[in-house]
Amino acid sequence: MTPTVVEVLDVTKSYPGSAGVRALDGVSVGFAAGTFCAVMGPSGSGKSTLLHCAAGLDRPDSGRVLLAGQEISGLREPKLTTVRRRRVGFVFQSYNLMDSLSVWHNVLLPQRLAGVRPDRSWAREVMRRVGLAGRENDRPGQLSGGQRQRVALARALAGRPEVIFADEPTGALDLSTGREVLALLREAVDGFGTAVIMVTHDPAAAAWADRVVFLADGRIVAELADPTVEKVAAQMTAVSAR
Ligand SMILES: Nc1ncnc2c1ncn2[C@@H]1O[C@H](COP(=O)(O)OP(=O)(O)OP(=O)(O)O)[C@@H](O)[C@H]1O
Repeated sequence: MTPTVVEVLDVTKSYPGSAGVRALDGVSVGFAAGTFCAVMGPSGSGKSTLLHCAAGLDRPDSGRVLLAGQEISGLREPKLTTVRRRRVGFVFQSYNLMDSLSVWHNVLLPQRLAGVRPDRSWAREVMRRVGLAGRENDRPGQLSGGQRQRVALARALAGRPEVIFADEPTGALDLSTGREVLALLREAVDGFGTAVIMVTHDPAAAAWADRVVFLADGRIVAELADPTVEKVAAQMTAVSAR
């Protein structure tokens, strides 16, 4: 059996002022190491909240989160930040790059912040794999959206994380550039053995995953193994009609 890299156990989360509405309402889900899982669901169903709780960016009100076997739900800052920086990579829709730093320094930044000596030869290899060799000295502002997302992916991979969390990574990209980024996420899984957990609205993006979990009203309501665009779209229609 494949080991689990992230285990979410009976997690509940509400936001202040939400009048008792739970963004997550007793969610339990495990994510297998070295696999690609997409998280889908209607707007407001809790996808980003799940991703943030699973990644240690946000704290559940109750329940537990285990990251690579370590319980992170009880950890306080700055310990939580250390675990995150050492074991997790992030890719966001808005890239979240530092414009004042070169591409190379952006890629190495999480390791520097984690107090780890950057593995430069691995970082160079990652830059090559994402198609950015030779762009090390550029500033993010000089790059296209697709190239910026490649930098974000290189930054995520440079620390050899067990898992990459991706929140709408293709949301700001055109179709073919988005496909290139999805292919790279797929390669991170198949080539490097990294797990990817990706929130998306797009059935075509979800179809790159090995598995799709569907949220509605803060609960997991369905899941699909070996998804196709058609199966994902049909399941999304069913979930949205609930
Ligand atoms: N910071 C916040 N403060 C208050 N309520 C929030 C906050 N973040 C999310 N919520 C609420 O929690 C619920 C779940 O939100 P979440 O962003 O996790 O859903 P989502 O499925 O990612 O939505 P979308 O697809 O629109 O991004 C929604 O009702 C949302 O309004």
